Amino acid sequence: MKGLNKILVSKAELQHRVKELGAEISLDYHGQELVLIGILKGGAVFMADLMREITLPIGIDYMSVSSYGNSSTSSGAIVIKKDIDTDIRGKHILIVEDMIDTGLTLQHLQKHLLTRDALSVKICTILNKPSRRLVDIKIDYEGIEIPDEFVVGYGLDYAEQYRHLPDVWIVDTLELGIH
Ligand SMILES: O=P(O)(O)OC[C@H]1O[C@H](OP(=O)(O)OP(=O)(O)O)[C@H](O)[C@@H]1O
Ligand code: HPA
Repeated sequence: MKGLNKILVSKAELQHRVKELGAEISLDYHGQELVLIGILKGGAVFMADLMREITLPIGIDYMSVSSYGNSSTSSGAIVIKKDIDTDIRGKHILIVEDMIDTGLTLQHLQKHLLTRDALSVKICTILNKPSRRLVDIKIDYEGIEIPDEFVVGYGLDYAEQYRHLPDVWIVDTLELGIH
């Protein structure tokens, strides 16, 4: 496909890491009430794979939040485009994301969910780009650390394309004319 010349993380590597994360989460939350919240749209692919590797009874739900605009947006400001239906009071929440980049989305979302009286709100991401971080957030379950490259596939898009690709590809930003 145009602009996609190199696989950064293969389907096999993703599957292997998702299995490991599922096992770790199943151990950590044994005997507790856990709800996974997948963040649309990108997180949907990882969410579907991860939930099937968790061997506990769990609840699932989805949220969609707007991008934060720019980094000077006042703290706590996220716009919820689609909210969860689940009452999360007294429950352990695990946010499931495809990518943590600046960290702003997750920082805002985590704070927001804590105001709804969840017992705990932890973060799980399949891809982490720490070199781009603007805020200090704790990632409780990290899949694979990647370098500062724009990537697509496994839920991640460029202009709403390529989310369906089973591998994670590096985008040749020059070839696609991205600045
Ligand atoms: O750490 P950050 O810099 O905040 O970036 C990470 C966010 O950006 C991506 O979502 P996006 O806003 O592109 O929405 P999408 O999943 O619908 O593509 C990704 O899925 C995270 O939610
Ligand atoms: O590398 C990326 N690809 C797609 N969407 C993203 N959102 C943050 N980083 C990325």
